[in-house]
Amino acid sequence: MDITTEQLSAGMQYQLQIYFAGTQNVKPQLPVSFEELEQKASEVMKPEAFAYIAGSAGSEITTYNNKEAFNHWQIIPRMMGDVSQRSIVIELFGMQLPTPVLLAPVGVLSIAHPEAEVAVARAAKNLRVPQIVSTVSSKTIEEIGSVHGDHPHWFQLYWGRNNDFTRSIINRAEKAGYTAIVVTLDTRLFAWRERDIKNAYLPFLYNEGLANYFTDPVFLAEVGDPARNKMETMMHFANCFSNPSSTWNDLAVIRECTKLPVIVKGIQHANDAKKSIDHGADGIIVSNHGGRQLDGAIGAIDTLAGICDEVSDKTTILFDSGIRRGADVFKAMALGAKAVLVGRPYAYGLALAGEQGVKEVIANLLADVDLTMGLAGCNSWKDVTRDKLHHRN
Ligand SMILES: Cc1cc2nc3c(=O)[nH]c(=O)nc-3n(C[C@H](O)[C@H](O)[C@H](O)COP(=O)(O)O)c2cc1C
Ligand SMILES: CCCCC(=O)C(=O)O
Repeated sequence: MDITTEQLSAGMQYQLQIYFAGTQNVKPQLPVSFEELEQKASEVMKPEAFAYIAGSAGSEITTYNNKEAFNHWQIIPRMMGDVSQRSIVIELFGMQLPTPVLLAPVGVLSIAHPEAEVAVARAAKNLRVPQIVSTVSSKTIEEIGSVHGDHPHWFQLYWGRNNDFTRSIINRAEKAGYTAIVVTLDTRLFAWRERDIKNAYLPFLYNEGLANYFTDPVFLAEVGDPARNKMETMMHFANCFSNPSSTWNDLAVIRECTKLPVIVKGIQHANDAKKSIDHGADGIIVSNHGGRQLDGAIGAIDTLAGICDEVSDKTTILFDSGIRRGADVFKAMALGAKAVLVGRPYAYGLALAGEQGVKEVIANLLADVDLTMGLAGCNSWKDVTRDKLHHRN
C-alpha cells in the first residue's frame, strides 16, 4: 500500500521533504539548531548589532538559567496511543490559532535586516503565526499592520510618563488593526548590559527603533523636528518610553484607553500575577525578557508552575524566555501556558535570510512541536498535562 501524504503528520511531511531534497544535494538554507543559528548570525551581522540581540543583563546568568531550567523538567513519554490525528491548534482570547507559537515583540529589527518587522510580518502571515509588534519597532505600526490585514497581530506598549503619547499610540494600533495590547512591565529601567556598554552601542541613538515616535502627532508636537536637537529628542523619547515611578493603580490609564485585551508581560511571581488580574489585565506573559533585564534571576520556566497553580483559572497565561525547540514548547504548555513567544531565534533567521529566514526558523520549530507532541503520546494540548513531566530536583 502506498503511503499518502495525508497519512503523514505535518511534522513528518516537513522533515521528509528536507531529507528528499538532500537526495538532490539541496540542504536547508539555515542551521537547524539554535546554537549554530546564533553562531552563523554572529558571522554575518555587524558585531555591535549581534551583541545587542544576543546579549543579556550583567553576567548573562539569567539567560543561562533560562536554558538550564528547561532541564529541570523532563518529559515522560507514553506509548501505543493512536497519535496519527494530532493537532497543535490552540484557542486564545476567543481566537483559534493553528499553532501555540507567537513572535515575541523584538524592537529595533533594522539592525538585523533592512526590511525589519515588515519582513517578519510577511513570514508570520504566511505561517499563520501572530506577530507582537514592539513600540520600538524600526517600521511604523501602520506599515507592519497593513501587511497583516485580517491576520492577527498584537501591539506591545512601552509605557512611559506621557499619558497623551500612550493614548495616541494605542489609538494608532487600534486603527491599524492590532487586536491586543501587551504592556511590558520589566523594562521600566534599562538594564546594565555589559556587551552594549563595552561597545558603547545603543541603537536608539542611531535612530533605530524610533519610527513610531517620529510619526506620532503627540511626540512631534512636543519635539518639533526630531533632527533639530538630538539631546532634547532623546529626553522626550526617554519620557515616553518608561516610567519607573508607575505602580499597579496606574494600569487603569491603559485599561481606560482601550477595549482590546490587555496582557501584561514580564510576570515572575504569583502575587504579581494576582495584582495584574485585580487591576484589569486580561492575560499575563510569564517572562524575564529573555534574561535581558535582571541579572541573577531565576530561570523563567521555573516560575511558571507556581503562577499557573495560583491563577490559571482566572486568566490566560503565556510564556517566553528560552524557547528554542519543540520540547521547550511542550514543557511550557504542560506546566499550564496557553501559548508561547519566541524572540531571538527569529531575529537570527531575519538577519541571515530576511523573510525566508524567519519562515524557516519558525517552520522548523513548528514541525518539532508537532513531532514532540506525538512522540510523547499526545494528540492535542488537552493531553499535554503536568503528569507528562518529571521535576528533576
Ligand atoms: C533584540 C531584542 C529586542 C527586544 N525588544 C523588546 C521589545 O521591544 N519589547 C518587549 O516587550 N520585549 C522585547 N524583547 C524581549 C522579547 O519580547 C522576549 O521577551 C525575549 O526575547 C524572549 O526570550 P528569547 O529571546 O530567549 O526567546 C526583546 C528581545 C530581544 C532579543
Ligand atoms: C530599551 C529596550 C528596548 C528594546 C528591548 O526591550 C530590549 O532590547 O530588550
